[in-house]
Amino acid sequence: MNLLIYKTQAELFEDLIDYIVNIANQSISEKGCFNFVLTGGNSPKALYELLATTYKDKIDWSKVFFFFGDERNVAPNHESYNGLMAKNAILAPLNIAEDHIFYVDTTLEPEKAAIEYHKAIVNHFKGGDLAFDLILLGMGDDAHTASLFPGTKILNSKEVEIDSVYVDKLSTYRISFTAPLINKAKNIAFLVFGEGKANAVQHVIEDEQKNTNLYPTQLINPIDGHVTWFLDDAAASLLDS
Ligand SMILES: O=C1O[C@H](COP(=O)(O)O)[C@@H](O)[C@H](O)[C@H]1O
Repeated sequence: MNLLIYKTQAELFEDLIDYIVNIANQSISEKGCFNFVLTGGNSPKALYELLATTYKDKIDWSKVFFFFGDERNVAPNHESYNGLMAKNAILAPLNIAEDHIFYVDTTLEPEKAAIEYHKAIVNHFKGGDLAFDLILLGMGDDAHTASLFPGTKILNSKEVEIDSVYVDKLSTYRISFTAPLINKAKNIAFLVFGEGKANAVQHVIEDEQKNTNLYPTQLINPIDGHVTWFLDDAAASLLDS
């Protein structure tokens, strides 16, 4: 695990963008494309906007395929739909072709949406190993990542798949990559900033005795890949230094 801690969000974003650009260009030169899984929530919006403006010439975007590690069970035009945030912040500004974007179809029932999303991904990988080049993840104050929330059934999944999950505390369904699918990635990057995340960061990174039911992000441990944490000082403030 690689732990990177920055004084400011600006420095964090600059380094994270460098990291994304390097992995993207390496993947494109090795196999002609870059399979990039986006995270939702609020934290990545400014990052996506920077990628689509200041840094837009650093990657050949026509060779990038975009996916979502999780989705909220709301209509695609709802302000909470992760795909809409990404569409506005990065996908539309870069004119990404529709057939390079894998949205979760939330017009379907959650279980069906998960099955269809899984099928689309298996199809994209032509039946091969579902190993994404880069999965970008956030983490909530409650240590959830993607839509792997504390105390939910999906945490027990041993399947490399997309699943639907009912999140009691939100009274809603989510559609999410399972931990085994995330752990197949070649690279995983956590983007986490702000004081509100400090307690979760400390438990996820430093607890010797894991409690994945309470801190689901502890499930993330790539099989062959690399995991890098991009934190600001506030999010890292409770870590032993
Ligand atoms: O609900 C979600 O929350 C997490 C964390 O989001 P943030 O707003 O605290 O940055 C996010 O990673 C996930 O994709 C999203 O659906």
